Amino acid sequence: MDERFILKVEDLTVSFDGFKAVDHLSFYVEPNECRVIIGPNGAGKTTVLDLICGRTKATEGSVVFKGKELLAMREDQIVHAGVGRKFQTPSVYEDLTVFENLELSYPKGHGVFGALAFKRDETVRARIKEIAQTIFLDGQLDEKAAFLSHGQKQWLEIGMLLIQDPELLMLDEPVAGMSVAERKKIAELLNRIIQDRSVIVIEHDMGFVADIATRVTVLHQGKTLSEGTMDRVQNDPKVVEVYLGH
Ligand SMILES: Nc1ncnc2c1ncn2[C@@H]1O[C@H](COP(=O)(O)OP(=O)(O)OP(=O)(O)O)[C@@H](O)[C@H]1O
Repeated sequence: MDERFILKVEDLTVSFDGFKAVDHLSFYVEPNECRVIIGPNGAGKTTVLDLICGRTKATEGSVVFKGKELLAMREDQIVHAGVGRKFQTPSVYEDLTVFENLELSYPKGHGVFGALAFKRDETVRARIKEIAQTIFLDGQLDEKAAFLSHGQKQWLEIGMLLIQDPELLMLDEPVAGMSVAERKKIAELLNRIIQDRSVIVIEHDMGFVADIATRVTVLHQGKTLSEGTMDRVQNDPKVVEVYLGH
């Protein structure tokens, strides 16, 4: 296994009735990297995440995560392998508290009884508190999710993924509909969580991209138009022409 990359996407292609939404796309993500995918509407960004997490089946190519071919795996096996995915709309349980939402997402153990179960409860509680702190909700553990702001619900959903400790976390437009203050906190959160994992984010807000990106991949018609640091892609004439210039 090539240790330099946690994720290797090669020649990834999906064709919907002959239309290639993703067209022989290759990119490589390093450990502790925050890769941001930008590009015009319809460029194929969401489809790339759908392919990596197994929701959409690829027509061709390969997606290797920590040496394992994901394209041969089912969605649940991909989650189990350590890939977490957050969709655009938050899907927290409104009637449950922040604590209960996090508890439900804690990975299930097998065959734990008596004293062992008690020990597990303690471990789970400690982990929930730790995650709640990371997502700025340690003061709201007993609050029903229904009473959280839209931004706080998004943080909670990220927490529900983090508690499973994925080595790759994928987020689709995580700051859509958030206040400026909430955006800043998400940037802080992402910069903190890449200490232990890699993240792929789809984003339109260029100010936010600048705050979080290790590298940026610009997609256009299912292919890479440009790739590199934020500075490099921002000054790439091809990117200005098809995307940033609008
Ligand atoms: N299941 C599908 N069947 C047919 N066409 C699809 C399917 N999924 C996506 N597409 C098409 O593939 C193209 C890429 O869509 P995708 O949602 O990945 O783009 P995007 O870059 O995420 O755009 P946006 O910024 O608008 O979310 C679009 O033309 C879309 O209509």
